[in-house]
Amino acid sequence: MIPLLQTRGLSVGHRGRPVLSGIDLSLGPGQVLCLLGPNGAGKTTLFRTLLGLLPAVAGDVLLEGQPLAMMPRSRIACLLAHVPQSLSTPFAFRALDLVLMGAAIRLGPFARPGAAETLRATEAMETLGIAALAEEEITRLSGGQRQMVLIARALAQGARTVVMDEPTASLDFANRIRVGRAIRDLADRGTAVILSTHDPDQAATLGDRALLVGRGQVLGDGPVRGVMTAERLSALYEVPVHREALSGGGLHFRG
Ligand SMILES: Nc1ncnc2c1ncn2[C@@H]1O[C@H](COP(=O)(O)OP(=O)(O)OP(=O)(O)O)[C@@H](O)[C@H]1O
Repeated sequence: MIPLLQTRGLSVGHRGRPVLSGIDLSLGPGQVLCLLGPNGAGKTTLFRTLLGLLPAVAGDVLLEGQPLAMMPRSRIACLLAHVPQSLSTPFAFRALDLVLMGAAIRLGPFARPGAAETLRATEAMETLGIAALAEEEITRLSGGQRQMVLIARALAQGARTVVMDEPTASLDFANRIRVGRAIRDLADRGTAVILSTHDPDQAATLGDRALLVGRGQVLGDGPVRGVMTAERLSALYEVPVHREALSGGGLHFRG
């Protein structure tokens, strides 16, 4: 089966200078890959490269088997959705309008979204349990509500791969749980998700796989349990890290 997202010998960086090299990823339907690494390790740089916003310093990114570098943006948008860390817009769109932007991604530049797109947008909001927010202005929503709207936009976009940059960074406990559930829901529908997080417990809860990056290279890549060892996380963050097995089967990491 062709992976939804694949990188081969990828090196990412700025103005031709690599910050992170040796990235060989392969992500299939329904898999959640959590990217972990200290500040400045190159996580955002990697995401910007996967989104086609920065050229690779070396190597390739393939979306559904096709080289990203050869694709027009309109094609990339059909295959890959982005949930940014936060949304900063001065425009008081309705939440539904923002989700409609995802649903309308396949329309031509001057076409207006019609009944089919509105239905897709509404269904995405219902799926995530936020239909009641449809008429609200996004500038008035809380950070957690806005994050759910951005995930609904990704769902309505219908892309089979979603990239999420620290999707729960500024959220309270309840919203972290809601967003976590939404991410697992997306995966259960066959979407491949790659997300960055600074919380090893969250990576162990949400991820099928983990990618550890630091000091310019990949320090671990594979199933969460095998990769997220106390030794590797201690080396990654350069502080002693202890790993505990929880009774329900989960993992907890502490300093
Ligand atoms: N526009 C840029 N031009 C040049 N260098 C940059 C640029 N943006 C980031 N960098 C550098 O690239 C390196 C990686 O930065 P990046 O933002 O990808 O790290 P990160 O892992 O996302 O960090 P954090 O966890 O703090 O968000 C850093 O050394 C940073 O200073």
